Amino acid sequence: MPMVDIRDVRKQYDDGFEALKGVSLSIEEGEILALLGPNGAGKTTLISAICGITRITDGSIAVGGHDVITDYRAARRLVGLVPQEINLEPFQKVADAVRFSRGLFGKRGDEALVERILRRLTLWDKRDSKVMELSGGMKRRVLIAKALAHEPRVLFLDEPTAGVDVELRRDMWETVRELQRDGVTIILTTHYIEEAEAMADRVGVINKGEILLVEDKTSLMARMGRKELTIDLVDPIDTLPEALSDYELRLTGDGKQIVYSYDTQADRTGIGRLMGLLAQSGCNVRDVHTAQNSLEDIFVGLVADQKKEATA
Ligand SMILES: Nc1ncnc2c1ncn2[C@@H]1O[C@H](COP(=O)(O)OP(=O)(O)OP(=O)(O)O)[C@@H](O)[C@H]1O
Repeated sequence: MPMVDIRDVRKQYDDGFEALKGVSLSIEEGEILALLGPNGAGKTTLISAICGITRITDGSIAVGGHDVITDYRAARRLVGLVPQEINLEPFQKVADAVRFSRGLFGKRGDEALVERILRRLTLWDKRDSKVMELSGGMKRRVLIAKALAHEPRVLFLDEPTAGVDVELRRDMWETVRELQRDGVTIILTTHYIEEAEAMADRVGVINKGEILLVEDKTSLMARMGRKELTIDLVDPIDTLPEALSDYELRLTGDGKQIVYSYDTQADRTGIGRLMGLLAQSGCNVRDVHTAQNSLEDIFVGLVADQKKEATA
């Protein structure tokens, strides 16, 4: 049974705007899924729907087998939500904030658990500090601590590192991975492709209320990943040698660079033969280098294709 099961979910806001247009997605226990999408894609709407905060117009969502509408309380207990915006009580002490969140779920106080959570998030030393005395990065960690207070099985992180500096972002990634090791299923939304690349087991791309793709990150990168081999020549050439006509090549850098884009999954890349043919054609090679296209290239390409289709 998937931990989160989303089927044909539609959400139309009161003003008639359709923010989710038939989204289906299954999330397995213990995985980290990153939902990528541009502004307004529907990420927050989808998370709110799973947490039962936004009521869906059509379709169904179950968490741990509990329907989020008909079995709301059971579903909600399994879910921890770390919101995009920092919504903390400035005068509250860190440990009290965590205790309070636990209480909201009707769970009995558990000081050992509060200590474990605060230590896990490196907030233990700050347990008696007021929230307002903390840095932005610490406040974000308090949000995570609060979301974990009732021991959820699924944690939603809505843009967990928006506006957080690079170093803190990396700390946050490590924290999230540790939570995964504890067995928590994690769904995060992000604008930062790098974040998805660094953390996710699977990547979902959402745009204009539709899921464009959900795939294992490694296989996605292997399937869609292409590599480019750039060959720097000693002397510039005007046109590509005839002998290379069966290769898809580009001549750039004022005739001093040949670029060969190839599929990393192909049985043969043809690089050895290409280099041989170049030498036979009298082109002296100064240097070669390769570059792998990134998840970012893949993502930008997908969203652009959808735009093209919409206007076609
Ligand atoms: N209460 C609402 N009433 C009407 N439209 C809304 C409402 N909330 C969100 N929307 C619209 O639904 C769309 C999806 O919004 P959502 O916040 O889910 O996007 P998002 O992917 O989380 O974006 P971002 O990355 O900017 O946070 C947007 O076009 C937004 O304007």
